Parts: sequence; structure tokens; C-alpha cells
Amino acid sequence: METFTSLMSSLGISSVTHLSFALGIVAHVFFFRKGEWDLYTTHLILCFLSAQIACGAYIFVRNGVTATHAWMLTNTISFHFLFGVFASMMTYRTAFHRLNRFPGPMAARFSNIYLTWLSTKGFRRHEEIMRLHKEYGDIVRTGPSELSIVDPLLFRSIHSQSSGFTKGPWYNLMRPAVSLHMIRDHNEHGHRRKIWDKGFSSKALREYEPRVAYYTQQLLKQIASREGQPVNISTLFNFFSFDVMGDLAFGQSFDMLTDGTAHEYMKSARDDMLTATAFSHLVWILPLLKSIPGLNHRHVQLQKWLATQVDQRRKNPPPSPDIFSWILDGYECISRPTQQDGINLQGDAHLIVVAGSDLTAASLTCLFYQLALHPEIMAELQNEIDQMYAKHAHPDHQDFSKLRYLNACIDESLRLYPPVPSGLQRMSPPQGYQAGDVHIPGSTVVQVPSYTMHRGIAKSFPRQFALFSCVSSDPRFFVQPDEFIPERWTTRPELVRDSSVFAPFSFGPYSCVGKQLGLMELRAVTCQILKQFNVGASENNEPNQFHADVRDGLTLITPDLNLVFVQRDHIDRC
Ligand code: HEM
Repeated sequence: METFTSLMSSLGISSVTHLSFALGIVAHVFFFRKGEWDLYTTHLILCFLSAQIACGAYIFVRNGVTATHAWMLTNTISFHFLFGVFASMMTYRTAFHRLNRFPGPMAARFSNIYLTWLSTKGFRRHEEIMRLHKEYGDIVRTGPSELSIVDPLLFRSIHSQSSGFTKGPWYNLMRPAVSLHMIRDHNEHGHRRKIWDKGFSSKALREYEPRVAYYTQQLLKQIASREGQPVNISTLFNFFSFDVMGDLAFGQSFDMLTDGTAHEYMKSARDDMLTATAFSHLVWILPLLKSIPGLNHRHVQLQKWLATQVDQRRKNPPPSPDIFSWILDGYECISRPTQQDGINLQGDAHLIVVAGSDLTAASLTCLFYQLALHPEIMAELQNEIDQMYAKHAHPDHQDFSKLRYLNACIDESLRLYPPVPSGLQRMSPPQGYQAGDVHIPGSTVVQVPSYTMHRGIAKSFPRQFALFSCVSSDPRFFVQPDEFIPERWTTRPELVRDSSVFAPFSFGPYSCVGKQLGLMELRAVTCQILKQFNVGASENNEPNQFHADVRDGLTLITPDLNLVFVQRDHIDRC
């Protein structure tokens, strides 16, 4: 060690280490602090390693020291450089950052690791964010450059085009593939969205209706075959929605409803999504994970599988157009498609299945959970459905969509369990955004957590007032916010104080393109099940367990839900 220290001073290294520390500060202040680096992790690591090798070689050749000493000296210099970067970053974030005036946990100021930890411990981010709002108020700093906001005015602004907010860095998650959902450039998104809109026109939806009806029949068969026994309806709804979307994206079902087992693709897509959730606030880690052989095995397999499916689908067009037909038409119109266009096409195919199935299945499961808990509401809904069937023996989507109480039940369930519970990530314009007396500084990542908005954020009482701690719900936007009351959307409008905070399909230019298809599935499945069956909770089901086990994996992940289905005509005969 002594030789090393004397070597350092003989070479003037101590001043070099000071210099590298200073260089680290300069690199942070003028380089890393500006712009986004999430996609350049591997490039930066490679640059850093190359600089280290060059520096080591220079010391070795120039100063005639041993290779080990050259290596040790290089590491010392690198360490001081990195130390400079981190010291500058931490000082800036805690003392000078533009978000410092917003309240929030101290740990959130330092790093997004805090929010990552909150999101991944039990994957209950929706509850964690709600807790933070109860503690700190309507605007909470959840990361060095991130805010979570519960404010109706800001909610509308953040999602409207004119305010200048764009999609945040989270949308780099699937790179290199850039599906419609992941496009951050407003004009490019508008261009691709026009192609997608054709695939969801009223005419196109009519083409998909028989396919939805076909898989609904398969679902009913599965339920009927287990009549009177507990059925894990959460799994069956997932099988149903994946089969429908497989048909509409790849021209073939995954046959999960008939086989009764989860397709490998569904499992891989879920794994991919959970990894994405885990690192959704540390997006820079993902390019690294995707490039490390072995660690990226499942991701690579998934991409290969998608490429094969897209290839087969292109060679075998279905007899009547599916959603992918429209996307493919758009692709064929590109005069010279690049490799990136091909990758994006795969991304779009994947998007159809993932966006179209997970959210629909979660919404159906939560709705049936509520219906099983509230038999009186289910009876009223069945009454409405029976009346419709009395008028139309073979109702279509138009007929289903007119059922007022059904729509109210769906809305109420989406309110209690919004399928994207922690909200959608957006980034403020570079000049910032002023809303009333609140100024959101430029390039701030913001999220409006729907779950918190829908249920309210009354401040929790201090421990000494534990007697009142049960009074947790805040009727600011909805009266009795934790209760399932479909009538608030029909005959009891006084229970809705501000409906503008309710937008489960989002709104503005990036809103859900598949909303009508999703609603078609929700309505058709609910009507057909309730026409045929009465639904009840299974005896060994603890009613609150479902609520406690719901997870937030960017979209809502529902746990097992065992319900018992009994044919209604059996009951009538009894
Ligand atoms: C109950 C069911 C559904 C719900 C609650 C829902 C909700 C949403 C929400 C909140 C977004 C905005 C995402 C964001 O800004 O990051 C979205 C986007 C999207 N959804 Fe849905 N969705 C549902 C069903 C569907 C279905 C059946 C499809 C069919 C493929 C679909 C396709 C899409 C696509 C492609 C986007 C991206 C749109 C864009 O960026 O322009 N969704 N959805």
C-alpha cells in the first residue's frame, strides 16, 4: 500500500484524482443532468470501460509501472470520477433540485430506487401511492424528478394535447420495438394512430363481434361443465381474453379455453410485464438486462416467437379482416420498410394481445367479484338483462350497449378497480406548466393515480386519535368512495361530485383505441353469464382477500377468484 501511495505521489496522481473528481462533477452538471440517458446504458458502460483501458495502457507505457499498478491507478482515477458524478448528483437532488419545494419522503429525493422498492414490495404500488398522498397531500414528490398528482384540473391538462405534456421515459420500456402505445413523438403517434383507428371503426367492430360471441360460448361451456363447484373465474377470463385477442392479432386462438392450460406466450408476456414493472422507474437498467446473455433468455424467446407468428400471419391472411389486417395494410404502404419498421410491426402485434387481454380480463374479474359480493345488485342487473332478452332473442352489441344498469355496474367496478391504478406517465413541457397557482417545472415526470383519485385521500389521523382512524374515505370526488353503488351513475347522481376524474380508458390523443372492443367483451360476457347463471362466492373464499391480493403490475393483476355458478333454470325449478 505504501509503495502504491508513493507511486501515486511520484506520478502526481493525487492531483489527477482531484481532477477526475472535478471531472465527475462537470460530467454530471453539464452532461448527465441534461436530457435522457435511459436508452444509452450499454453505450455509456462501454465508453467508460474503453476509457479505463486507454487510461491504464497510457499509464503503463508512459510511466513504466507494472500492469497491476497501472490497473490499480486506473481504478483509483475511475473511482474518483464516479464519486464526483454521484456526489454532484446527490447534492443537486437534495439541495438545488427544481422539485425540492414539493413534499414527499426524503428517500424519494435521492433516487428512483425508493419508488422501485415501493412498487415491487408486494406489487401494491396503488396502495403505497395512496398512503403517500394521505401523508403529504395532493402533490407528492415520489422520485428525484417525479411527482404524483391528485388534482382534477391538472389531470385534464396533463392528458390534453394543448398543454404540451408528452409521454414520459417509461414509454422507452420495450425498445428497440416501438409499438403505437410506446410512441413518444406526438406527430408520429398521430400518423400511426390513424391506421389503428381504422381497425376499430364501427364496421370493423361488427366483423369482430361473431368472434367475441364464439369465445364467449366456449367460456360458458367451461363454466357449465363445473356448475355448482368453485371456478377460478380470474383464470378463465384471462384465457377468454387472450384467446379473443390471439384470434384478432395472429388469426388463431391460443386455445386456452379448450385446453384449460395457460399458453407459454401468456406466461412470457406476463414475465416481461413484471420485469417492466419492477424497473419502470429505473428504465435505464432494461437495455442492460436485455443485452446480457442468459438473463435475456425469456425475452429473446418471446421476440423470436412474435417474429414467427407475424411471419405466419402475413403468409396466411384470415377469411375476414382482423385488427392486424389494418396494421399490416399500413406497413405494406411503406415504400421501403426499414428493419425498425419490421420490429415495430412485431411490437404492434404484441400490443394488440397484451393491451387487449390483460385489461379486459382484470375488468371482468373485478366486476364479478363485486356482483358476487352484492346479490341484490346482481338480481337487478339480471332483471334488466332478462327484459332485453324478452325483446331480442339474439341481441347484438348495439342492444347490450343500451343497458343502462349494466353500464353503471361496469363503470362502478372500473372506478373501484381502475385497470391502470397508478396512472399513466407523462412529462411536462421543457418550459414547465402553470395551472392556477401550481407550477410544474419543465421535464418533470408526472402521474395521476386513478385508484387514489377514485377513492379519495382524507389525511390519516395521528395514532392518538386511533378511535377515528376508521374514517378514512374522502368524499371529495365520490360520496361513499369505497362502496360499490352502481346507482351513482344512474338514479343517484348526487353520489358523484366530480365525474371528470373518472377516465378508465384515458382521454386525449393517447386514449384507448380499443375502448369499444373492450366494452363489447365486457357487456357480452356479463350478459350471457348472468342470463344463464346465478353467481355466488365460494364458501372458502374470504371476501376481503381478493381486495388484499390485487397487485399493481402497471396494469391491475387480479388474484384467483373462486366463484360458484348455478344455472338459473335449475333454481327456478327448485
Ligand atoms: C376494459 C378494457 C380496457 C381498458 C380499461 C383499457 C384502458 C386503456 C388505457 C387507460 C390506455 C391508455 C394507455 C396510456 O396512455 O399509456 C389504453 C391504451 C390502449 N389500449 Fe386499451 N383498454 C382496454 C381494452 C383494450 C382493448 C380490447 C384493446 C384492443 C387491442 C386495447 C388497445 C389499446 C391500445 C392499442 C392502446 C394504446 C393507444 C395509443 O397509444 O394510441 N385496449 N387502454
